[in-house]
Amino acid sequence: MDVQIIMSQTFPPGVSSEAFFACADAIAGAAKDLAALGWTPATSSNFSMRVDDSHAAITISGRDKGRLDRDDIMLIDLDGQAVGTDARPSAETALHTQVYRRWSDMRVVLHTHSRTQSVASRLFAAQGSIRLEGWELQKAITGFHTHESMLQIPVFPNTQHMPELVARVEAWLDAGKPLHAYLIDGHGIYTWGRDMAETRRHLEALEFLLACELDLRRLSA
Ligand SMILES: CSCCC(=O)C(=O)COP(=O)(O)O
Ligand SMILES: [Zn+2]
Repeated sequence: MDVQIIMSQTFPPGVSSEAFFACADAIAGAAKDLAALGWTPATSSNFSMRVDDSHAAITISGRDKGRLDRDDIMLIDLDGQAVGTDARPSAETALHTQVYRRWSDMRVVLHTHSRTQSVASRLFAAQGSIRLEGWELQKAITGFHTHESMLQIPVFPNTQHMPELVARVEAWLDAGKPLHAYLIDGHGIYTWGRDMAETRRHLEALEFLLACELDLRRLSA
C-alpha cells in the first residue's frame, strides 16, 4: 500500500498565506530550471525567499529540488525555526537566515551544487578565494559597472557544523570585504539578491565566470 505524506503548513496571525505561496511558487519554478541545468544533483541545493520582515519560505530538507511543489516548501522564522509545521527545513538554513538578518533588502537566497561550482571550489580552496577580473559578465553582479573591477569570491572550508560557516561569513563581512556570493570547498555556491530575477542573474553569471576560469587553467596547463 502506498503511504502518502501530506505536509500541513499553517500560518500564525500576521503571516500572509498568499505571500508564502507566492514565494513557494517562485522557488519551485526557479528550482525546476536550475535542476534542468544539472545544478542540483541528487537532492542537493536549497532555496529560500523572504516572506516578510521576520519569516522566509525555504525548501524542506532532502527533497528532489527538480520536482518541488508547494508541499516541499515550508515557513521559518529568521532564527531558522519551523513555523506552523513539523517539517524539517534545509540542513543549511542558517546560511539563508544569516543573509536575511544581515541585509533587510535581500529577499532571495539560492544555493546550488553544479559540477563547475564544485570543481572551482576545490581548485581555489587553497588560496581562500577566487578573484574575477577583466570579464564583461562581472557587470551582471549588482553594483559592478565595468570589466575593470575585481569580484572576489571567497572559498570557505566545508563543514557539517553550520555555526562555523556562519562565523566565517561574518568574519569576512566584519573585515569590511564586499560579499556577493561564496563557495564552500567541495560543496557548492551561495548567492543572494533583492528578488528572484536578480539572484538568478547572479547565479548564472557566477557559474559562467567560474567555468571560464576553469577553461583558462585547462588551456594553459
Ligand atoms: C545530498 S546533498 C547534501 C546536503 C546539501 O549540501 C544540500 O545542499 C541539500 O541539503 P538540504 O538539507 O537543503 O536538502
Ligand atoms: Zn549544499
